Amino acid sequence: MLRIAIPNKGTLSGPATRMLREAGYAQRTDDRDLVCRDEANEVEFFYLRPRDIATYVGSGDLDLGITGRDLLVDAAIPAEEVLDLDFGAATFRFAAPAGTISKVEEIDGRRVATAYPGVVARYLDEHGLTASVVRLDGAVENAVRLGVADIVADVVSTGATLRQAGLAIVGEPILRSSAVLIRRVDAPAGGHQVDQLIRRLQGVLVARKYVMLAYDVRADLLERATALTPGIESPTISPLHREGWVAVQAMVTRAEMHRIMDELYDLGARAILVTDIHACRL
Ligand SMILES: Nc1ncnc2c1ncn2[C@@H]1O[C@H](COP(=O)(O)OP(=O)(O)OP(=O)(O)O)[C@@H](O)[C@H]1O
Ligand SMILES: O=P(O)(O)OC[C@H]1O[C@H](OP(=O)(O)OP(=O)(O)O)[C@H](O)[C@@H]1O
Ligand SMILES: [Mg+2]
Repeated sequence: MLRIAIPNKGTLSGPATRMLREAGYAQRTDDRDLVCRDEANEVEFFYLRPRDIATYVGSGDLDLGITGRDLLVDAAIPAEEVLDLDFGAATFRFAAPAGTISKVEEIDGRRVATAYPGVVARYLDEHGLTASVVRLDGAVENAVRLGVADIVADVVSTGATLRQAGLAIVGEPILRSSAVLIRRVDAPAGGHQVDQLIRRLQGVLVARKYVMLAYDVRADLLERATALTPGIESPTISPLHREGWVAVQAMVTRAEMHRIMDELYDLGARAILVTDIHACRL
């Protein structure tokens, strides 16, 4: 059985479970369950704190895990990203009371409060800065007003928490994070179940990102139409009963579909239809 760590709570928990369900795996039905065996796929899921997931995978006790890139970096263990899962996006940033620290270089010699000391230490090291890192568990935005630190380094999503605490962002993001599938660096080739998991998750990513576009167009406009819809490999062209017309099918990104539909219509294409992709293996 393949053993995989999944976040049991927090921001990444729901989306991770949904993605695995979409990929055809059994998931727990009760939030308090800590283990779920998927006999059919020969996989066992362990529900753990996202911060601990890197530890279990890094030690080799679990084969794979889903956690945040920032938590993986913070753990500084021998595990690596296998796949970016495209959810749980956040930046990791420095922030200080407006009008105090405005440039990253000014951090030198100051006190930085964070729940991610490993991420901060790596950044300071890479930028030749020295600062004393105050490790907190959460609610780090309070640290400056309580006098524990001069600057904080924390996860920023909407920025609302920072604003409410009267803090302003300092410098560029230290890290751009999202949920990732991780694996031990020197893990032996995982065999069939690992390959299958990766392929299925890639299938979910593609199904979420792309739609299937179909339309009819005059054959003499086909080159111009397919330039708008090149597809991933190549568009499918089928003959139509109507003389001089063809039907085209191609995948396009969800983000671009309306622009492409408008341009196809202007070109003379008709019966332009979009359908969702529920699953795929490319
Ligand atoms: N708005 C957000 N707040 C916190 N973490 C977020 C957010 N968006 C994405 N993440 C990511 O989620 C991971 C942190 O998850 P974790 O479960 O430890 O904290 P949480 O979601 O804040 O839960 P809690 O603090 O309630 O325990 C990190 O990888 C972080 O980058
Ligand atoms: O930019 P925002 O959308 O405001 O989100 C970011 C905030 O959310 C998280 O805090 P959380 O509520 O999880 O509390 P915690 O600090 O105790 O973990 C994170 O640590 C930031 O403080
Ligand atoms: Mg939190």
